[in-house]
Amino acid sequence: MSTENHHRDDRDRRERPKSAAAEPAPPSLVPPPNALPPVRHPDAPAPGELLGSHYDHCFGCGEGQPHGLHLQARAGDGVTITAEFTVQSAHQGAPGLAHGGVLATALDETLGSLNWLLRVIAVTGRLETDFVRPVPVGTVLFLQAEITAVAGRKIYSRAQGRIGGPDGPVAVRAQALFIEVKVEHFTENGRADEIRAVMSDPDQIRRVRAFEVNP
Ligand SMILES: CCCCCCCCCC(=O)SCCNC(=O)CCNC(=O)[C@H](O)C(C)(C)COP(=O)(O)OP(=O)(O)OC[C@H]1O[C@@H](n2cnc3c(N)ncnc32)[C@H](O)[C@@H]1OP(=O)(O)O
Repeated sequence: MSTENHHRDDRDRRERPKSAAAEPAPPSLVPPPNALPPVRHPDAPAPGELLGSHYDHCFGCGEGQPHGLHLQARAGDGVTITAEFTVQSAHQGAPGLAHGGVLATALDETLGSLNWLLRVIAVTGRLETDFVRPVPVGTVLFLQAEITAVAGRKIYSRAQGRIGGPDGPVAVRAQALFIEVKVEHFTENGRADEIRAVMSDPDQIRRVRAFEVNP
């Protein structure tokens, strides 16, 4: 093999992404045949009730995050949530337009809030987002989300965000798979300072809601 070919092979090895066939197929967002409809917990907040922030420092809903989304979620009928979030200038990607990652965060937060209606602690395993329309700074994003099915620890959900009003055109959509976890997921993996601060909060409700634990 010539030196030139040898160098090209090296470069190819470095630059070529791993073959798609070598990666495992992405887990499906379609519920398996044995999935069940979600069951609203009897103590879930009543339809129309604001959920409030689960953790003051949460980027999605915390009051203590100056550049956070300050998303406000409200329980709906069944296992559904509505939420609103106003795109601020700190949320820009392109000039005057919302950053796609921020919009995905708003979807993630809304979808995550759904688990509170089941009183299950769960984390996002997979989030697939469609960006359908640009969302200018200053826009209120009206989000709606629902759990579609539950299979063991797997919770399947979907959400959409509309602009111009709750019945306006869809700007973003998502499908997600949340995985139920134990509280140790947070206590054993979170940074010790924050865990200690939460655990020593004298307010029991704030303590349990930081991890969304069924009180
Ligand atoms: C009012 C309340 C507001 C709350 C709002 C909060 C919103 C924000 C939510 C988040 O953003 S949470 C933060 C982002 N997520 C994470 O940091 C999760 C990081 N990932 C993990 O910790 C683990 O990968 C995870 C706990 C998700 C799974 O690990 P496990 O070891 O527990 O799962 P396991 O491997 O046993 O898999 C269990 C099942 O889930 C499936 N699974 C696991 N990870 C998956 C994945 N990533 N995608 C799809 N499916 C997945 C897996 O195939 C399997 O399916 P089967 O039961 O059918 O075999």
